[in-house]
Amino acid sequence: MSYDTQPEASHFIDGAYVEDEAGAALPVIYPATGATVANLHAATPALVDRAIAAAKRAQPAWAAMTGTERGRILRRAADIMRERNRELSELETYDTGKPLQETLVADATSGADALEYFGGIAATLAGEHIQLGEDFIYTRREPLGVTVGIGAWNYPTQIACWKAAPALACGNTMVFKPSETTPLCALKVAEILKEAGLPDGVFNVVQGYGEVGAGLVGDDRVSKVSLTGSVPTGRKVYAAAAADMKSVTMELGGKSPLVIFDDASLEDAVSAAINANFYSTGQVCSNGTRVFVQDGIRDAFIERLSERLKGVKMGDPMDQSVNFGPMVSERQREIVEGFISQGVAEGARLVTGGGRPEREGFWIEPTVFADVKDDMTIAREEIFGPVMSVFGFATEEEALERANATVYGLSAGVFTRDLARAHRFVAGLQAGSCWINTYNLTPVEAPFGGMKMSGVGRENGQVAIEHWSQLKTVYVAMGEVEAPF
Ligand SMILES: NC(=O)C1=CN([C@@H]2O[C@H](COP(=O)(O)OP(=O)(O)OC[C@H]3O[C@@H](n4cnc5c(N)ncnc54)[C@H](O)[C@@H]3O)[C@@H](O)[C@H]2O)C=CC1
Repeated sequence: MSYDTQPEASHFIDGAYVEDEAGAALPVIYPATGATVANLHAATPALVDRAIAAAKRAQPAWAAMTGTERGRILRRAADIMRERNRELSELETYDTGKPLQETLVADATSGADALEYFGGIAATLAGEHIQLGEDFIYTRREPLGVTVGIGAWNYPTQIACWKAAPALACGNTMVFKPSETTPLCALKVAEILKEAGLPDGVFNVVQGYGEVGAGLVGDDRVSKVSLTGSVPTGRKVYAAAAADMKSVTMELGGKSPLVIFDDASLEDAVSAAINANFYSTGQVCSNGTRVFVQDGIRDAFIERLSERLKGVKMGDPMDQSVNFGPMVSERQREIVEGFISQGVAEGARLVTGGGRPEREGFWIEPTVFADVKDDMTIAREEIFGPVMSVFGFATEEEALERANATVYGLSAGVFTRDLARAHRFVAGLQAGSCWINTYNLTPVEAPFGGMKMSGVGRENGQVAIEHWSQLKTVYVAMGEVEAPF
């Protein structure tokens, strides 16, 4: 271990680390070994109150700064984050178990991108002017106030930044609750923002389990909640937010299709299927876990995929040649193993994997099922692990109908050299993010979010500003006021 993974304290409130040992124990387990690398505490109701009060106090002055001033702080934070990428990536690896090979390029770097991007946009926030004869109307883009971010465990740094950057750019303050499974990295984001000049109270981190999240969502000082999590949690959070008419962004789960036509580049399609199922050990919401391969190339696809899977290297995630890590927790491994057993029991053909490698920690082999039928459990439910299901199909119409036959609508991909077909197919897909001849690329410039049960609202891209601000319309009369009597 190159440095201490135990943070100074569990929470970061009003610009400082805060501890309250009365909160429930929250141990941090390194998934690659099962060792405890830090011991934290969940926030008590008193601490939750303190964090929201700090955010409330800080918000007017933060909103009163110009966008250029706010943006400068966010962009400075992006620079610090990039300078410390290695340290932050190692911490992310301890938090999640993801191999350093991945965390070096996909976590703090993506967080820094969001801080830089929204830091730049902050200075451009503006309303519009509408002339109506002599009278006119102007709109003001105003912040929502105190906002809450709640994170999942797969991309702790990225999720914290994807929420905080646009929220803060718009003049909101935030209380962020990381997943209880991965509490470490958001504290570093808070530290870096402070170092970059963020006023105290603008970004706060409180730790805790679901009830701490529920406490934040239910607080009447909070005006917006952005959740990254599962659909069942999304239902609860959305309902609780609705009670007080709070705005929400819901980034939830998926069961996304990746459709590969006969004319696709086989090698590229196999690469994309690997990225869409085994990156981050399959713990990615937008993963293309239903891989539909047209009948003419299905055998060749499975053969080449099986060969390529020999390139999987498990081991110490800090070894940069390791390209496949453990599951985030023992519990998540058990959930995934349960799905694999069901796949076998329901008659899917296990092509490769399915077992537990002989090593300490929460490892599971990359797993491929073929001959999967649409009504099998593994074809319908989000697994959130390294399990790919391969389906056959004959025609474009059939593929589109089956691709859309899910309650989810987060993402989808299509591989074909026929670009007219690609665009036609994408137009018919019910998914928030679609890729043509690639998969799972999510640059900060691209709006990201789900259709159907996969979510509400969008993160990233310029459109995110609309989800972190509200419009005020001002009508200005230049003449006399007419009245009927
Ligand atoms: N669409 C997207 O952008 C992404 C979605 N996900 C989804 O996240 C899920 C995996 O993450 P998990 O952490 O297991 O999800 P989860 O739904 O169990 O937890 C998410 C967060 O919500 C909190 N929470 C739980 N109950 C709550 C309540 N009643 N009120 C407020 N907060 C509550 C948890 O403590 C955690 O911080 C998967 O379904 C995955 O698809 C993950 C990454 C990205």
